[in-house]
Amino acid sequence: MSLYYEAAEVLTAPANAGGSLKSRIFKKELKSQPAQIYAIAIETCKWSPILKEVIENADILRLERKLTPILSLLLVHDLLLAKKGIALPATHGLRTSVERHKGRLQAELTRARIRRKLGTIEALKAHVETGIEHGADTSEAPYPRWIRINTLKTTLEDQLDTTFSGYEQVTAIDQVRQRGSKRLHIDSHIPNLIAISPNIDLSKSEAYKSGCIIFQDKASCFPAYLLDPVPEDGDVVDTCSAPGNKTTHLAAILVSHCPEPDESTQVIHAFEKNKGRAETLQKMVGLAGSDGFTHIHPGFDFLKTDSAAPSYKNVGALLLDPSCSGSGIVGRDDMPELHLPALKQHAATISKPGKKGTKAPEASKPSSKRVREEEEPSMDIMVDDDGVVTAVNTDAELKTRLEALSAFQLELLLHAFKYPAAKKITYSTCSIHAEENEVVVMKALESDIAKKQGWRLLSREKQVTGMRDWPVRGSVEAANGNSPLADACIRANKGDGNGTMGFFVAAFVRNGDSAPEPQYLRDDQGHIIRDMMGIPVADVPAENPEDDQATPAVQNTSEVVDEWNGFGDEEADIDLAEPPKATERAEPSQKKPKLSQSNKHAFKPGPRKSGLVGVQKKKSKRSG
Ligand SMILES: C[S@@+](CC[C@H](N)C(=O)[O-])C[C@H]1O[C@@H](n2cnc3c(N)ncnc32)[C@H](O)[C@@H]1O
Repeated sequence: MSLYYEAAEVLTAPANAGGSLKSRIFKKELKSQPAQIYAIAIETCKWSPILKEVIENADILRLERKLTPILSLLLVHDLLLAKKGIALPATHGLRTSVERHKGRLQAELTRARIRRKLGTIEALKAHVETGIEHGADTSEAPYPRWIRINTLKTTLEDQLDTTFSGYEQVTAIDQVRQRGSKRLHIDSHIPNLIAISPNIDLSKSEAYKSGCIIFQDKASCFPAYLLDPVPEDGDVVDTCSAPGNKTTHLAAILVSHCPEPDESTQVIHAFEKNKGRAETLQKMVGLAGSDGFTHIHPGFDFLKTDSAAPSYKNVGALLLDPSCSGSGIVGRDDMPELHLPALKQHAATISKPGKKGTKAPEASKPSSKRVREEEEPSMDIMVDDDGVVTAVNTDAELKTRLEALSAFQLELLLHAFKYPAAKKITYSTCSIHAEENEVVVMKALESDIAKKQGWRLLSREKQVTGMRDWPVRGSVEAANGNSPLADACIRANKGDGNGTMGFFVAAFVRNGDSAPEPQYLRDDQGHIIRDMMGIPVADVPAENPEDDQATPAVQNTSEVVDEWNGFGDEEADIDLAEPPKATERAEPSQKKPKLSQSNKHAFKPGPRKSGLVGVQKKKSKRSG
């Protein structure tokens, strides 16, 4: 594999693979010199806003169909800016595909310089070095670095006393979002999560290397926290696990809920279809200290799992975080910003996903053709969270891509519904598109299997404290005006001041058995039938009142109800048919969910014993 292919692979690796550009290159097995790859990757990123303009205006992506956007950037960079030109034999196909446009490309580079009112190429180089071409890099409030304290190995208290001892603790997230500061903020929604100032690199710290701290965006912590696996849930499935941030978070929460971790038989089944990514998962799980009770299924497609198999008969909770468009991912400071070119006719509106759109360079005098093109709907290049790059040049293409993703996500969710002992499932994406979020949730609720097995959405008031208090909710518009449904959905928006990536999560619940759960009478369209007062009519056979399962099916321990607090409760049943009237909504839960032990510890760290000792015991017993 050539230098350029390897550099392209590193630059388009999934953002959630984590780590800086350097660490990604140096921990990878590469044929080319890592330093050489780093140099070309970093320089190309630096120049990418200008090279994008040059490549788009020279229109070489249309002329050279085999050239991908990322390869074109790397090659054009070397052709125009590297002392020795393109590092490939003169007859190499990649080299010739770019070199034959040299004159045009050079002319476009000159135009780009003149548009910036810069007299020489040296002045242009100095301009690029300032970084002002990268909008996000110069922002006054860059993204904080979110760090999850891995309670399988340490406690928040210990980390505050050691790794973060020199940090100034601040109460508002905005206060850490300042370059050059050394501040720390303890998150108020997710237990054991902190944010520190950007630019602080902890990747060489002992705490990171030993798995005591894990770099994980706040929003990415929502699913495991919302799922909140308790001992009564039995085994847990992480359906799409690599690289494993949510798997290890699940493990930490699961252990924190165990009164006697060393006696627990609960396991986590972690599925990962991609064998290469499963290796990363394996490493993460080992480093986090949860390998003793995490059963990894490498290269295993969750869709092919037999939910009725005896090994899954105790699975009570599933976390589903499938591949998605990745449109919520934020370009992190530790990975340089990259502006990918696209086909010329769409150039004016293309921006990198996860970034604010870069302003298109002003064209000299737009022709009427150009004006028409600029009026076309916004275009994008999608780099999904598996690193798959898809050029989306029209609204129709975007729609098709989202439909395909949405269908795949729904299929996985409906498969998760099949697990016979499952009582709760979280569904999440790092996408901003309703098609992958609220739309999937609504389709899942409308499915036959959901109706048959009584799956419904966990309403906001039943959610674990931090998620109930989190203010950013689903889109009412995307939920067809159904406010309670939208309110049950949780979103995080990049760039809204909360310092998170774009994210979506919703939780499904049902009673603890797979028998069809009578709920409300429905009409032919599946809409809930209401009485004259607007109250849903319970689907209860009058002659067999003892069979009435519409009454909340209280679990055998109050703990479960307190923690999850929503089984069989009609208030947790989100009506898809129409937004409930105000009187229906004005019946909040009588019982507020209690903070779990671990949650209490999170905000007020408890004795060291609760985090460390129990887990070590548990691990040694299970791996024994
Ligand atoms: C969004 S990523 C998961 C991120 C992970 N939950 C985390 O927090 O670290 C989606 C992962 O699902 C895997 N995947 C996609 N389809 C799958 C399937 N049918 N079965 C199992 N894994 C799948 C992909 O290879 C990818 O690694």
